[in-house]
Amino acid sequence: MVKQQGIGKSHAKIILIGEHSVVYGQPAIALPLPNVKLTVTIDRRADQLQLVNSRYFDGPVNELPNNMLGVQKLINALITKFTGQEDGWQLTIDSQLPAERGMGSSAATAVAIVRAFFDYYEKKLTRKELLKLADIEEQITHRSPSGLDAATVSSANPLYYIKGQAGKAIEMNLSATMVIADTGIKGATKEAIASVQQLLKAQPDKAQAHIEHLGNLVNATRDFLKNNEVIKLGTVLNAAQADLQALNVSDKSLDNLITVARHNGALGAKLTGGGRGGCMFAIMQTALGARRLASILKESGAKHTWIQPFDQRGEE
Ligand SMILES: C[C@@](O)(CCO)CC(=O)[O-]
Repeated sequence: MVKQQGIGKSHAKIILIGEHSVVYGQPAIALPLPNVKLTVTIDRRADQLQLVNSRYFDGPVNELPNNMLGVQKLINALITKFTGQEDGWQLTIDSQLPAERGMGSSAATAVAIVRAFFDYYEKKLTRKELLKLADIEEQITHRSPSGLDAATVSSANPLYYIKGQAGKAIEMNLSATMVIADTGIKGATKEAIASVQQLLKAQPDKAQAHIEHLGNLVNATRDFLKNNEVIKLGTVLNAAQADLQALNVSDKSLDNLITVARHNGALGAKLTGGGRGGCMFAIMQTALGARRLASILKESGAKHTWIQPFDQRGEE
C-alpha cells in the first residue's frame, strides 16, 4: 500500500546573538520559537500532476516564481532522490512565519519540505541529511548561509552554533521573557551580508574587530543563560547591537523600536537575523512587563509582536 499523505513540520527561530559574525566562523546562539509553526503536507493525487500550494503561489512545481527558486530546486532534488517523477501529489505549505523578517521562514519551509518527502516515501532521515538537503534551498535564497537558520528551525533546543558543525544544545536556566517585534519592513539579508563583506574589504581591521567582539559576546551569553544572569545578558545584547550598527546592518526602523524598548524597561534589545528591516527583540524580566512592552511597541509602529518565555521548547 502506498502512503496517501506525508507531513513535515518545523518552526520559527530567533538568533539571540551572533548573526553576521557567524558567517565568518564566530559562534552564535539561536532559539527555536515552537509557537510559530510551519507544516508541509503532501497529498497523493490520482493523476501525475505535481502541484504546490502556498500563500504566494498555487500551481505546478515547474512554474514556481523566482522568489521561490530555492524551494523549486529543493523539490526537484527530492523528486530525483525518490525517483518520484511518475507520482502525482499536491504539496501544501501552511506557515505562521512572516517571510523576510529574520525568523527563518525560508529555512523552516525547506526543513518541513524535506521532512514531508521522507515521511511520504517512508524513509528514515538523519539530521545530517536533513541539513544538507535544506542547504540546497538556503544557498539560493541567502548567499553564503552559515546553516544556523536550518539548524535552529529543526531543533527543539537552543543551539550554540559554529558554521560547518551540527550545533550543540545549550543549558538554559534563564528566567525572563522575550518580546519580538516586526518592523513591518522586509529584511534584506542578502544585501546586509554583502555589505558586511564590502566593509571587510574597505576597512578590514574595523570590521574584523567587531566580528571578533561579537564572538566574545556570544561566549559570555552562553554562561549568562546557564547561570540565570539576566541583567548581564541585557548588557551584552545591547553591546552586540552596537557592533551590528557599526557593521551597517541595522536601520532606522530597528533602531527606533530598540530605543523604545530600552526606554520602557527592557534589560537589553537588539535586531535579530539579517537586519535592515525585519525583527528586533527585547528581554524583559517578567511576563507582565513583556505584555506591556509588546503593546507599547505596537503603538510605536511594530506590525506584529510575539511573546516568548525562555523556558519553552520546540519540536525536534
Ligand atoms: C545574517 C545571518 O547570520 C543570519 C540570517 O538569519 C546569515 C547566516 O547566518 O546565514
